[in-house]
Amino acid sequence: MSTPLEQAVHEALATVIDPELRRPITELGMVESVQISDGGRVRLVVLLTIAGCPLRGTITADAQAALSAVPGVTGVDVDLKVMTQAQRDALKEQLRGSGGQRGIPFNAPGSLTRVYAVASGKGGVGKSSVTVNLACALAAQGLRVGIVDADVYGFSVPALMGITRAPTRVDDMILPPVAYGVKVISIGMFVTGNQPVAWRGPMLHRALEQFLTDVYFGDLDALFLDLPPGTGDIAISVAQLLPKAQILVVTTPQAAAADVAERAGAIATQTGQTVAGVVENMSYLEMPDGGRMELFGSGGGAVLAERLSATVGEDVPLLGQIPLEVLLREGGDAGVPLVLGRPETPAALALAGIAGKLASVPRGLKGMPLGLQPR
Ligand SMILES: Nc1ncnc2c1ncn2[C@@H]1O[C@H](COP(=O)(O)OP(=O)(O)OP(=O)(O)O)[C@@H](O)[C@H]1O
Repeated sequence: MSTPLEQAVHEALATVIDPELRRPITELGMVESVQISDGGRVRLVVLLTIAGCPLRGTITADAQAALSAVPGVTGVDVDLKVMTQAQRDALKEQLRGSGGQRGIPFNAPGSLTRVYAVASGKGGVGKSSVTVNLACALAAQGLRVGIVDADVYGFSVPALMGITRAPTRVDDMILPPVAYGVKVISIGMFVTGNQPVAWRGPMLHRALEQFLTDVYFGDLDALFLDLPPGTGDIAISVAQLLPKAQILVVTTPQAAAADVAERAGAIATQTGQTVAGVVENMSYLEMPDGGRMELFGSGGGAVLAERLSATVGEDVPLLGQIPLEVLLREGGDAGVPLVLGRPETPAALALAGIAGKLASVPRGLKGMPLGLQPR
């Protein structure tokens, strides 16, 4: 029988969340022991997944704070140790599921994660900015969200999310850094400095496959893949590796941009994927007098949605139009996405509206086997 104090201490510990795995440390086998002295001093031994875990300071501080708040606790000592190989193996099995079978979890028959491959025809239309803002808007609503920055030649997601930390490796399992509640993995985290990546098709395919297999995302509601512009190797790889991924096409209102973007969306007809919708970015600039200056013309998003609907034979909606906004660019430079930093701006409201439309679709059963057996 545990005393009320012991019970309160255990309840407090269950609120300490591992920053990378996003689960209580008590569920992850990370609490080796808890001792409470007669005077109410708590001695906690935490097992880290790896030596030199970059988040040991956060875990220690969070445990200190949670335990210190328990009435009757007079002091807290946190000791850190490292898991043995057997403990690590048990943790990996717990996270990945038993059976040791490795694969892309988002393709598992029971996976309800909605996967969005964010594509554009041309570069620089705001695909990465849209990706991070949509992901953060959904995470702010309480959804579990991940981003794979698959834009191998122009990876920019870590900077847009203010992430400078490398992922943690637990043997062959990669734990993605988390920013604003979003788990992020990028090719940019595996190259040193600002070196250009000059990989060819098969290597890109392998890198993406490894991201999707080895990175532990846990159960996500939504996964965004920020694709390189165009209809290149990665788009084909995504279709092969994640056949359930829906394509989200970002374009500007310019007719020429919409033409190129149509090719990025129309790839769905060859790969059997669906197109979730079109996002028009840089739609207009709001002038001080309240007027709108259409810097890049108008109507490109609507035309593209219409044409894609005809091409893929399914209704492809125009999900929203995002105005030009200096603060969006500044937020990107500062690593604070606009929807979080300046949610009241028209561009942030447009992005939040698009996220709301994505969130309102029930967790995807589309493409899932129904599990029907012939009688
Ligand atoms: N609505 C907007 N208002 C103002 N600036 C924007 C807007 N959308 C994007 N930008 C800016 O435009 C530039 C390009 O955006 P971003 O990097 O998101 O595009 P991209 O399509 O992902 O580019 P690429 O795929 O070529 O890397 C960035 O400097 C970004 O801050």
